[in-house]
Amino acid sequence: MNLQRFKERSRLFYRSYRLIFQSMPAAAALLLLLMVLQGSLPAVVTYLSKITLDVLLHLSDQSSAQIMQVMVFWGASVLLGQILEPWSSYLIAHMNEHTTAFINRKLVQKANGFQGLEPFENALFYQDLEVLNKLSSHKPLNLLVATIHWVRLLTTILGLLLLVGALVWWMPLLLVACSLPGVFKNNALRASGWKGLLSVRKEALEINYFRSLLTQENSAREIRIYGLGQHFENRLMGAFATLQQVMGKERLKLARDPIFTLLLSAAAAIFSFGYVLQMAVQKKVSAGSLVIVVQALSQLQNLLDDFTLYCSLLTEHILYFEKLFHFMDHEEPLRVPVQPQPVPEVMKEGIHFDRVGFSYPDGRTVLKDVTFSIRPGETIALVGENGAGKSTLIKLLCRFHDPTSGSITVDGTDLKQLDLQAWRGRMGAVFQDFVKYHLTVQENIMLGDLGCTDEEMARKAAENSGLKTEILPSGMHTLLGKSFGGTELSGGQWQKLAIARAFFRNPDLLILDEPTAAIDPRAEHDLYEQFARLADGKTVVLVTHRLASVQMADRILVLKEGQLIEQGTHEELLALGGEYATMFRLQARAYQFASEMEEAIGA
Ligand SMILES: Nc1ncnc2c1ncn2[C@@H]1O[C@H](COP(=O)(O)OP(=O)(O)OP(=O)(O)O)[C@@H](O)[C@H]1O
Repeated sequence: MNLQRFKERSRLFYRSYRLIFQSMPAAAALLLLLMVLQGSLPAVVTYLSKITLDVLLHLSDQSSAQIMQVMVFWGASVLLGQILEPWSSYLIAHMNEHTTAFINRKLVQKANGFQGLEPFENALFYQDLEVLNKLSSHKPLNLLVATIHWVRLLTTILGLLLLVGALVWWMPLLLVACSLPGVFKNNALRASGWKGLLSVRKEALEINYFRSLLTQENSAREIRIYGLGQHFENRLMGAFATLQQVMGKERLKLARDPIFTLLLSAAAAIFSFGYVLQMAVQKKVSAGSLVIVVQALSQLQNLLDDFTLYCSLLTEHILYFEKLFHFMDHEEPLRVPVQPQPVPEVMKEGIHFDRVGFSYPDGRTVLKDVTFSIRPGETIALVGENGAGKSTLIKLLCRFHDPTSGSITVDGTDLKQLDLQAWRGRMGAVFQDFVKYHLTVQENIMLGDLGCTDEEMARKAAENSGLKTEILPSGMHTLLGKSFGGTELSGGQWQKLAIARAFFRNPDLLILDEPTAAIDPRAEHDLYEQFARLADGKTVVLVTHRLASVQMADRILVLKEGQLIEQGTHEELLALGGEYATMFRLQARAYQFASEMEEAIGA
C-alpha cells in the first residue's frame, strides 16, 4: 500500500468512525472503553498466574499475604470480566438499532435531497442505493464491533507480547513478522469478496424485481393471463444462481487461500515454543516465567489468527463505507443558484421556451429547437403521438431537468435562476404516473398542501374532481389501498383523487399530464367543465391524446418527434389541415363510427 493509499484509507476510517460516533457518541465511547478493559483482562490473569507460581516456588513469611493479594486481584479480574460481558452485549444491540436508523436516514435524506430526476434515471444509482440500504442493517455495527474486537485483541496481544518479550526480546518481533503475510492475504481476499458482491448488484436488483412481480397484486393478473409465472420464476432463480456462483467462489477462496500464511505463523509459534523449552532445559528461565511464556504462546497463536481475521473484516466493512461516502458525495446534477431570484408574485409576461433542446443521459435527443410562449392565465394543450416529447417538456417546465440547449424563462428570468422550491410551490400537477398513497382519502388530498389544514377545502377539492366520497365506507376518512387493509379504488377514482390533490393546492400553474386517461367520457366532460371554471385566472398546461377535450384550450401545440410543428386554436389548426387536423379527423371518425354503431344497436 503506497503512502497516498494509506492516507486515503486513514481518512476513510476517520470519516466512518466519526459517522458512527455521530449516531450515538456516549454509547460508542463507553463501548470502546469496555472493550479495552475486557481486552486487557487475559494478560492480567496470565501475569497473576506467574506471580502465584513464583510465590509458591519461593515460599517465605510474606507468602500467605502475597497469595491473598493475588487471589483478590484474580477474583476481581474474573468478576469484572463476567460483569462487563452482558453490558457490552447490551450496548452493541442498542447501537445496532441506532446506527441502522441513522444510516438509513442519511441515505433517504440524500436520495430525497436531489432536486432533479437525473440520479433516479441512472441504473447504477439504484443499484448502489439497494446495496447500501440492504447492508445498512449490519455493516456500520459490524465495523464498530470489529474495531472493538480488534482493539480488544490488540490490547491482549500487546500485553502477552510484552510478557514474552520480557523473556526473549526478539520473540514478539518474530511472531508479529510471521503473522503479517496472513493479514495482507486476508485483506486482499476480503476486498475481492466485496468486489464480487458489487459485481452482482444487478442480479440483486433482479431478485427483488422478479420476486415482487411474482408476489404483488398489480402484476398478478397479467402473470396469470399470459402464464408468466414459470418464466419469471426461472429468471428469479437464474439471478440467484449467478449470485450464488460468484459469492461461492469468493467464499471458497477465503477458506482455501490463506493456508500458507497460516502455516508460516504456526511455524513461528512452534519455533518460539521450542526455543523457550530449550531455555528451560538449560535452566535459563524460572519455572514461573516458563509457565507464562508457554501459556502466552499458546494463547498468542489463536489470538494472532483472530487478529488477522479482524484486520480483514475491517477491510471488508470499510469498503462498505467507501461506497456509502461515494454515494453521499454524489453531487446534485441540477445547479441550484446560491442566491436565487424570487418567483414573480403575479406572472406578467409568462413562460417562454426559447429554442429548447433536450437529450436524456443516454444521449438520445428528445426535444429539438422548441420555441413557444405560455401567457399568464392561458390554457395550453400539448398534443402529439406517443414519444413525441410532451411529458419531457413538462419535466423541463417543473425543472426536473435542465434543457441541453436553449432556455426557459419566467417573466424574462431564466428558470435556472429562480428559487426552485418557490417555483414548484406554485404548481399543482397530475402526472401520468401519479402516486396512489395508501392513506385516507382526506390525507391523499391534503398532501397537496401540507401547510393547509382546512378539511372543508379538501372535501370541496374532492367534489370538484368528481370523486364521489359518499359511496366510500367511511367517506373522506376511508383508508385506501391494500397495504394497510384499506379500500381499493378504480383507476378512474384514483385519478380523480390525484386531481383533487392538485386542486387542493390552489396553484397558479396547473400541469395535467393525461389527467383523464382512466376516466369515462361523461366524467371527463364534467371534469373539463370544472377545469375551465376552476382554472379561471390560472395558467394550465394540459397533455392529452383525447382531442375532443382540447377544444377548451386557448392554444394547442402539436409536437412531432421532439419538434413543435404546429400551434394555434382548434379552429386554426383544423383550417391549416396539417398533423392536428389529420389526428382530429381520425378520432372524430372513430367516435362517429361508435355512435353510428350505438344507433344501429338501438334500432
Ligand atoms: N427517463 C428517460 N430516459 C431516457 N429516455 C426517455 C426517458 N423518458 C422518456 N424518454 C424518451 O423520450 C422520448 C419522449 O418521451 P415522452 O415521455 O416525453 O413522450 P410523450 O410525448 O409524453 O409520450 P406519450 O404520449 O406516450 O406519453 C421517448 O422516445 C422516450 O423513450
